[in-house]
Amino acid sequence: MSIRIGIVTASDRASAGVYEDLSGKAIRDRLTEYLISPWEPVYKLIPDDRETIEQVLVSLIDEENCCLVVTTGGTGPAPRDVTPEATAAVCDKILPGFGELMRSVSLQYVPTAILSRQTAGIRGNGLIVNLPGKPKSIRECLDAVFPAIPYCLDLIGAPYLECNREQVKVFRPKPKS
Ligand SMILES: Nc1ncnc2c1ncn2[C@@H]1O[C@H](COP(=O)(O)OP(=O)(O)OP(=O)(O)O)[C@@H](O)[C@H]1O
Ligand SMILES: Nc1nc2c(c(=O)[nH]1)N[C@H]1C(S)=C(S)[C@@H](COP(=O)(O)O)O[C@H]1N2
Repeated sequence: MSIRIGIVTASDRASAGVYEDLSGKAIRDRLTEYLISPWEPVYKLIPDDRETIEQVLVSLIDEENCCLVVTTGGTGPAPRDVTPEATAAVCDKILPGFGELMRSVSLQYVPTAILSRQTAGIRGNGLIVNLPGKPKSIRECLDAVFPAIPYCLDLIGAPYLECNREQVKVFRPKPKS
């Protein structure tokens, strides 16, 4: 099975062309550093609109066969920040540990880390992970949670991810059988 990973930037201004989407690019670059397995990004740049975000998340997992979808933006308290709600609405299970760990690690960098409501969850055979919108937050957050992602994908019947040990220390409690 080919490995497809969704990258979703939810930003009113980046999607309108006011600024370049550096955060989506940062996700792609960091995943490229982590992964040895061949993979293909499926990229979407959309406004902070809940219905649009939900449709894109569903389509990436159910139709585009993405085993992992990483979102950026729309996790804060502002009225247009609705990515966590859209994520929760399309997931069968929520994994609160992702948000808890990312907020805790992010406090080393910014006191406003607690403003992010970022979460993660499972839809079918896919995992959705929310990251904040700021480009610099991508590496700060992804490095914290990525070590648990390959095993999470193993547990939900998604493809096996081979990763570069120089870049990320992936933890799998049970070896591949
Ligand atoms: N995808 C992105 N690419 C580049 N810079 C970004 C991106 N998202 C956010 N930023 C930067 O981080 C700042 C704060 O991000 P935040 O997510 O709060 O934006 P926002 O004010 O909600 O607006 P928008 O939804 O239009 O991005 C932005 O002003 C911008 O400078
Ligand atoms: N690691 C990290 N987490 C972070 C930040 C950051 O710069 N680095 N920014 C915070 C800020 S200022 C906000 S408002 C929230 C929500 O950001 P979002 O609405 O762009 O998703 O994420 C927070 N989490």
